[in-house]
Amino acid sequence: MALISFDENKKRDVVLIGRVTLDFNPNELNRTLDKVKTFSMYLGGSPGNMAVGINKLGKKVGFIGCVSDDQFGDFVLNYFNERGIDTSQMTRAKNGERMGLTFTEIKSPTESSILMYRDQVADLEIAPEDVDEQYIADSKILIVSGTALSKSPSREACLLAVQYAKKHNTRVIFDIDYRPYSWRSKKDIQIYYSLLASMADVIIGSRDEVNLTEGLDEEATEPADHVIAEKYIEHGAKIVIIKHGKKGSIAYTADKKAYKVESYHIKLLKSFGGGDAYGSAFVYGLLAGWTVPQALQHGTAHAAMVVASHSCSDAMQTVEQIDAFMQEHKDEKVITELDWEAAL
Ligand SMILES: Nc1ncnc2c1ncn2[C@@H]1O[C@H](COP(=O)(O)OP(=O)(O)OP(=O)(O)O)[C@@H](O)[C@H]1O
Ligand SMILES: O=C(O)C[C@@H](O)[C@H](O)C(=O)CO
Repeated sequence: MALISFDENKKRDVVLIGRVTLDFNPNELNRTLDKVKTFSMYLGGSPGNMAVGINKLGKKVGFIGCVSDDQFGDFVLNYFNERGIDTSQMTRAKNGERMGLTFTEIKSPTESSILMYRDQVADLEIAPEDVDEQYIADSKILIVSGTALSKSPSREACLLAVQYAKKHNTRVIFDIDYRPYSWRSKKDIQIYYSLLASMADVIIGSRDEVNLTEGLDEEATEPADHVIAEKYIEHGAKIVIIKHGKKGSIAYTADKKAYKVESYHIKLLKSFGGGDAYGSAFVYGLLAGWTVPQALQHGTAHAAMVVASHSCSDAMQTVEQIDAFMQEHKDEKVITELDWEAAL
């Protein structure tokens, strides 16, 4: 019996709500941003990347978002439309709001950072009026990306989308996704992240993002991963995934199983983008009715392929490409079932 079932009569697989922005990744690698001369432009934004990833894996995807009313907004809408990602729920900024820009810095394969320009950003202009109840009802999964909770009216749009999802048996996946830039305070983060976590069927986040959800500051003693997972499962979550960077991730399920997933060995190019690929392929596995370990392994393989690539969105893979990678790396045993209280 699958932990999470889907209404196969729904016409869309996934709808995401949140930001779609632009990435400018340096062409001159392994140096600080001030030493870079040229960039390659890609579609970006964690939810935007996930939409591309899930679509590339053959799923029907829609996006609720707001883009700038300029050529950058055109680029995003064209990119989605060319790939069959539904843009009927996308709006254009009305008061000159700009596309979010992310200048990534690849100082070394293991040291990356992202510089985000998010003043008057269009993606936070999504409003409750832009959220169509039937559109959510027609989707098997709603993916909410945490940064969309950082400001109104985007915050209220997300909360309304979740209300509609709960009303219409649409599963809610909360991708915690923390980007400091747009938040007023850590208290606000705790309030809205913990609220979303209490309503989600699946929660995916890095350990740092989970700590923010719990309101833990740097000095606080961190509760063990399983303690956090138990709390979210008590509130109704079926799967809780806590990511630990290149160490991999650990997943807990409502039927009291825990899985450790180690990273695949690859030639790392950049240390960001893995989470979006991981989430995309994991969601694909859930929709395919796979077991949680199978879906986790698929996500981990996809993540490895994307962190080995220059782009995030453009580097998303097909099912066949991920299968070929897993075949190539079949000697690497990445997944282990753990005792519930074991740590990564
Ligand atoms: N150096 C690496 N080698 C192989 N796989 C990696 C490496 N770093 C990360 N990954 C894979 O990517 C997954 C997600 O990475 P991470 O924990 O950094 O998530 P994240 O912070 O959400 O990523 P993102 O940069 O997309 O926000 C990891 O669980 C792992 O499977
Ligand atoms: O999430 C962001 O807004 C930044 C992304 O565009 C970038 O591709 C990245 O860091 C993916 O995790």
